[in-house]
Amino acid sequence: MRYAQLVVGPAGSGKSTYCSTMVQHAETENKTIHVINLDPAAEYFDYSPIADIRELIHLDDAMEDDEMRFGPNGGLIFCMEYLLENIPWLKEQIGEDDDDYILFDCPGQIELFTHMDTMKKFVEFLKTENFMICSVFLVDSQFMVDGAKFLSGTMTALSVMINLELPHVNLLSKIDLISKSSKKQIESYLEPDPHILLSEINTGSRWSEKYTKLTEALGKIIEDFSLVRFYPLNIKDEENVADIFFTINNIIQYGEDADVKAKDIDLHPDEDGEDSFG
Ligand SMILES: Nc1nc2c(ncn2[C@@H]2O[C@H](COP(=O)(O)OP(=O)(O)OP(=O)(O)O)[C@@H](O)[C@H]2O)c(=O)[nH]1
Repeated sequence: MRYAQLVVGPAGSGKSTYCSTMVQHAETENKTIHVINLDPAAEYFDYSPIADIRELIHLDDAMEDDEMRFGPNGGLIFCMEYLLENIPWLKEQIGEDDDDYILFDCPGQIELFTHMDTMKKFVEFLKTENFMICSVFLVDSQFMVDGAKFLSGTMTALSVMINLELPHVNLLSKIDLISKSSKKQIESYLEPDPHILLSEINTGSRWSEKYTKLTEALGKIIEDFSLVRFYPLNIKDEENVADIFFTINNIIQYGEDADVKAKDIDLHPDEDGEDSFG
């Protein structure tokens, strides 16, 4: 068996930073995890990938081709389809070692994950290669400090989850960058009471009044079926990173021979009165 995280999320949400944080953290636990860059437009990351899609195709190749003349979005989709057509290349890069653990740092174009089947086909490939996979969806917490934006981020997370059909973890990234009051606001949305969120969305504009029932219905579906849950990610808090690593490893059954105890990430204030954001 092999293990993988498919690291997805909008552009700039912190996917590459998450990958290098996880690699460094795993080292502290004497575990080795690898990263593969799947973003053909990536400019910078500070991990050493074991494979890089840019060696197969770069976004510029698709955009500068006289026949294709793709724009950035079409070009990116073309690159991902090109990867699927050349999957033996990736197969060779991945090798066949049992027990390997790989993070796939994906491009930030979210439609690849919400409603196109390109990445789903990629997931099918990984399954045939004996990978246990968890999708990890990152969303920048700075864009979640508002009821309407939080609901929108939640719906995107849900679309990714439904489209990929994988065990799934949502992370609120860059928690270290938001103020205490913003943290409190986000924490209130994480409470199991949809009315806190809905009351905020439903005040103000005429538009929100008109669509109150729709918003309420969306909020209730998510809440009633416990469909989407977010974990705060603070890369500066080693304990928080360890908790997330542990939780995902449990999901993909990595290290199941070890003494794996059920443990979850604390989303509520502990005895010391510290909040979950560290
Ligand atoms: N302070 C802080 N900065 C972060 C964090 N995560 C990412 N960043 C910064 O945010 C920017 C974007 O981060 P990336 O990791 O490149 O994001 P990405 O999702 O891989 O971006 P794309 O490749 O464009 O899709 C970089 O300048 C990072 O240094 C975080 O948790 N805390």
